[in-house]
Amino acid sequence: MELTINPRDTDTRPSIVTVGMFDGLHLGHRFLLSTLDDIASQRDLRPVALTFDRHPLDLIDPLRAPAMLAPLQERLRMMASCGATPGVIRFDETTRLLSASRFMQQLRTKLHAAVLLMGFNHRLGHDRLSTPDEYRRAAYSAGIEVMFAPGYPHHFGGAPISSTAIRAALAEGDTRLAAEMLGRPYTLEGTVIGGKKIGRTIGFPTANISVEPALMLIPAHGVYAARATIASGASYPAMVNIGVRPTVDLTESPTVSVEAHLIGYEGDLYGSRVAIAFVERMRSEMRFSSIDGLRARLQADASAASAILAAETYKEMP
Ligand SMILES: Cc1cc2nc3c(=O)[nH]c(=O)nc-3n(C[C@H](O)[C@H](O)[C@H](O)COP(=O)(O)O)c2cc1C
Ligand SMILES: Nc1ncnc2c1ncn2[C@@H]1O[C@H](COP(=O)(O)OP(=O)(O)OP(=O)(O)O)[C@@H](O)[C@H]1O
Repeated sequence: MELTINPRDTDTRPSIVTVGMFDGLHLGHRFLLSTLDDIASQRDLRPVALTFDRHPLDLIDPLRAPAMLAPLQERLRMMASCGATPGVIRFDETTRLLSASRFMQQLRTKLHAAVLLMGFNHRLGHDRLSTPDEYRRAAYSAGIEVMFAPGYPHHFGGAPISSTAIRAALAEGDTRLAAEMLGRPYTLEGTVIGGKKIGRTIGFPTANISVEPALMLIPAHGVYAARATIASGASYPAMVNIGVRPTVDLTESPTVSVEAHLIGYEGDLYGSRVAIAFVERMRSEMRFSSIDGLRARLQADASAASAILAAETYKEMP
């Protein structure tokens, strides 16, 4: 199993390790990492959190692999900000075929692991163990201890927070619910690319964003109030359209675009990076019978977005 950890991290203590995809690093994941940090302090262990370089389904059944909530580098940054030493396991055939016990042995050899901390619903290993006792036995044979963390106590819609639930909320355009579970607004980043340049002629220039990495989840089509942060670090209220722009794009299979009008910004953004933090879905995308109709609607959207964003206490998370 190939495992990479920051070589500049020189902590040589035995470690307590937790493993998972940690996509989006939602509040449930943060709760698990705070448990990891607490036990590490109590027992003088090095807290290590391991993620995978790709979603396991991307190898096992690519058509069922989900779109992602955060790029790998961002996941690692957030894991570190929660106090853990982050690391990456390459999810390949070798990793996929490891039994729980062999996996734990690898953690012991590679990270000097004394404890494996398992999340409340975590499964690990090709042998698909399910009960705590089965994991305890596997850990015993690997020469480490296994501990079980509680779930995050706050549920949404009766179910625990999960990356799956957040993906479902975003697929419905419910960016408010997604933000509650993430503890911050869902954010997409990308480079501004050229568009048809119609926007500026109707008073609403838009930054067309090429989302990177491409495997990121694009929320439901529609018009959103959002906050846009540009490369200088300045942040603007914005309205964002996700969709196929039926009024102006009459091609047979139009591509989906993500385009933002930054309210109050004047300047050129071509080629630069923009991050869009989604706050609220305001309406569906519509076909207007004229460009004048579209312009009038965009004016109303700008007022609605400004009002929503003025009432918003914008949350940032490390
Ligand atoms: C907030 C916002 C809402 C939009 N709503 C719609 C819409 O409902 N229907 C539509 O066809 N296009 C919509 N658009 C896309 C516009 O048609 C597009 O921004 C405009 O034609 C400029 O395109 P350009 O960037 O290629 O110049 C919207 C754009 C923005 C920024
Ligand atoms: N709500 C939660 N409370 C506490 N721990 C959680 C919660 N959700 C996930 N975890 C733990 O975080 C670790 C990483 O889990 P994983 O990345 O599979 O999260 P997930 O949100 O359940 O993802 P998915 O929805 O894709 O199954 C696991 O140990 C898991 O048990």
